Amino acid sequence: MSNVTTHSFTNCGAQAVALAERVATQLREAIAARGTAVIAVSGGSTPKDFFARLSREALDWAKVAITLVDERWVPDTDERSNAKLVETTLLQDAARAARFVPLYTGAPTPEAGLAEAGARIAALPAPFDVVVLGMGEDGHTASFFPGGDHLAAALDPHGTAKVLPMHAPGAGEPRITLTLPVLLDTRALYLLVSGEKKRDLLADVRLGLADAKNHPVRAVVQQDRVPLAVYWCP
Ligand SMILES: O=C1O[C@H](COP(=O)(O)O)[C@@H](O)[C@H](O)[C@H]1O
Repeated sequence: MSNVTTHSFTNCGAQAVALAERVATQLREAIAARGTAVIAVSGGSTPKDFFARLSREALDWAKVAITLVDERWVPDTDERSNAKLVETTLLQDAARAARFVPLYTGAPTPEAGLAEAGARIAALPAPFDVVVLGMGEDGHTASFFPGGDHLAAALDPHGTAKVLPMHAPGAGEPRITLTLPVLLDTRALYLLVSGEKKRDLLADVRLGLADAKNHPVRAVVQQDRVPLAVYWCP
């Protein structure tokens, strides 16, 4: 039986609304059950509308911790910073009261910042309540890049590292990423994607036509640890 469900939308605004409503419900349920909620989100360009919608959801944001599934190792003033994206689109409106846990530490390299970033993630309650991943057209998700220098370790389902550095030809800048076991240790897992190229790539991955080394997103699609809900729009 497939572990993946796909929700397709005719426009990306509807996708953002539907996912924001779903995630907000799960955050409310987490707060009701445990007093706090933890969500890890991706960066890049795709989640902007979703973040804007989610930021306006009525819930007790002061009880929510938000972190990133991966980060480009640049200061949060840099246009490429995933933290900057979260700060300017998600940590707004009602969600301004949430606690943001960044991965970038200000250290000169991800290797130098690894212990601090790992400690920040280890201090969060586990399992996470919600993880929202994205995907690049090259098949990367989080910072699991094809050709990445720590890809095998990051995808190791039995690995014990919470975070790892990543350098890869297609990555642009050095990265830090939550590892696969951390990302799959969640009550709800989403993959937010848009465009026909990504839809077709995901179809190949689901059919087993793409391998995890060249299309690392396969590691979250072909796993049986947690159901994956794909939200797609054109
Ligand atoms: O570099 C990154 O890219 C992916 C996909 O980004 P998009 O611009 O194609 O939406 C993103 O999921 C990841 O968090 C980010 O660091």
